Amino acid sequence: MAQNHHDVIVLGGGTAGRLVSTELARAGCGVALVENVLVGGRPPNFASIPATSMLHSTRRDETWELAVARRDEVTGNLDDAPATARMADAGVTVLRGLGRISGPNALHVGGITHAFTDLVVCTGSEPALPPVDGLLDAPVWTSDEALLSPDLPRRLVVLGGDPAGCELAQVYASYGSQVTLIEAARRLLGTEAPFAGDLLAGALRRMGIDLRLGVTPSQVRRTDFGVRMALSDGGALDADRILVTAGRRPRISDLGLELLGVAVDPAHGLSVDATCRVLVTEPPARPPAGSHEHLVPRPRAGSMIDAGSTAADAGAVTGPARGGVWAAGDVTGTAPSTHLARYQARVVVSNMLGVHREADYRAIPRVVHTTPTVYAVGLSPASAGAQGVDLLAAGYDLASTARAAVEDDDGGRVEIYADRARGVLVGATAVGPYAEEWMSEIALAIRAETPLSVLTDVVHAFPTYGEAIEVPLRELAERLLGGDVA
Ligand SMILES: Cc1cc2nc3c(=O)[nH]c(=O)nc-3n(C[C@H](O)[C@H](O)[C@H](O)COP(=O)(O)OP(=O)(O)OC[C@H]3O[C@@H](n4cnc5c(N)ncnc54)[C@H](O)[C@@H]3O)c2cc1C
Ligand SMILES: NC(=O)c1ccc[n+]([C@@H]2O[C@H](COP(=O)([O-])OP(=O)(O)OC[C@H]3O[C@@H](n4cnc5c(N)ncnc54)[C@H](O)[C@@H]3O)[C@@H](O)[C@H]2O)c1
Repeated sequence: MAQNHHDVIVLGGGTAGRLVSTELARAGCGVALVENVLVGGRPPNFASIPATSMLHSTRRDETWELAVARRDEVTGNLDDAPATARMADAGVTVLRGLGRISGPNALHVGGITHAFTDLVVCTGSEPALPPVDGLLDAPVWTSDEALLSPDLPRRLVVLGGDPAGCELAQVYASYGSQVTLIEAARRLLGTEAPFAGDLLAGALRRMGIDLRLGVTPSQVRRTDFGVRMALSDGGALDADRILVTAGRRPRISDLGLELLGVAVDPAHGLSVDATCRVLVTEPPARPPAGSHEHLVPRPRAGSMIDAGSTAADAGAVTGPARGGVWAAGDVTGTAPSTHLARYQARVVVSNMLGVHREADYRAIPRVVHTTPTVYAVGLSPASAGAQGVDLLAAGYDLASTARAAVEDDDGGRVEIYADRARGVLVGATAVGPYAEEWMSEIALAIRAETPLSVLTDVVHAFPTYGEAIEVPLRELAERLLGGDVA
């Protein structure tokens, strides 16, 4: 047995990497996890958890100091010792350092070469800074710094009006920063249904955020008092700091993936098949001689590692897939989110343990945790158009629900989309309180292709926002099924 040989090396210890390593180690595989920053990765430290903590604090009217203290408490002050200890308890060997593939079955980390039979790439994504003259020399934050800062800038320019920009603009404006948000598209959340971006824009404007839509920065210059930004519409802005939330790209450069025959295109991420196995452009070299004694163990039939998988989405036990390259999470460039990273991680684990499972991306939620919350799932009107799907849409204003009257909240709307040709739901968008909770029913309906006749027969508790979907569902059913509606 080669020294430092592992059945599986997982490169990147964030959301996806942690789940893959733990589950495979629990199933009896020899697993090494390579992480160069913090075990746990982005969500608990620099993304969803601190962001939603700060947003939650704004809703409770907490002071900035209390919000920062609460944020730092929920992130554990960036101490990953507890997470690392849990990995060790599960039997995972944690290797600290920047990992780089050094041969067909070899990875170099911390001055030592480790051999593997399978490699799982879970390296996440990194901020993409737009090519603006002078931006790199300016006082710039990415979302990382914005979610670590103990200080409140007086004047903040947020560059990019999608989830990260909208959430962080709301956080900083709530605590008194003078925020200007610049977005190249003519709407916020430009890939979602237009009403979502419009309702959110209204809410952000009402709290004093200066929205500049359809505008890009043309030049940035440091000044004695901070930074001056020239805009494509001829205007100019002065600020203390620029927060760049203009997109992220899969982290696949400089990993040595070419040595495995894998095409590296940072704009698109790693191409994976439905089992989350990375596609290779040329046959990868064979595993080193002798490595077959380290095969990933075959699970007992029915001993599925994923409590959430079902007979419908998990196939027969086919024997372990071995000697492969796999990927999960942002690195695949598919709908980046924590829940998608976890889902792909489970798909990888199933297939590596010999239980065939294919990922289904039809009903992956997309949420912006602002007030109001924006929830979208499945196809948006724009993505349906791009795919040539003829959508039938029906909507309802939340103001017409009894719950809105009770909560004294008159904003918000839900729209539900059916595929006219197939007569099933394929997407939905909702803006309003707790939409990320009560819209899960629609995610299930899309994923399961639940017949509209069943959906219109579901009873919702009164008074809830969830009732809002009843009218549009009935409208879609009437238009698609005629009189045959519950
Ligand atoms: C501001 C912000 C807010 C967000 N909020 C939400 C939200 O509310 N809900 C949601 O679902 N998603 C949210 N996301 C997205 C979410 O954070 C990501 O989709 C998720 O973290 C992806 O998980 P991952 O495992 O692919 O990557 P990560 O969690 O980023 O983990 C990748 C890990 O790999 C490590 N790594 C990379 N290269 C190497 C290497 N060569 N060697 C060793 N280690 C390496 C990194 O250090 C990192 O720890 C947010 C993102 C941002 C930026
Ligand atoms: N709640 C969540 O789930 C959540 C929150 C934050 C981030 N994220 C994820 O993190 C990733 C990054 O989010 P993001 O919002 O930074 O990126 P994004 O790619 O979703 O959006 C970037 C935005 O910046 C704009 N932009 C780009 N260049 C510009 C320029 N030069 N001038 C003006 N506008 C410009 C784009 O038009 C776009 O609207 C995404 O995958 C997102 O889904 C998720």
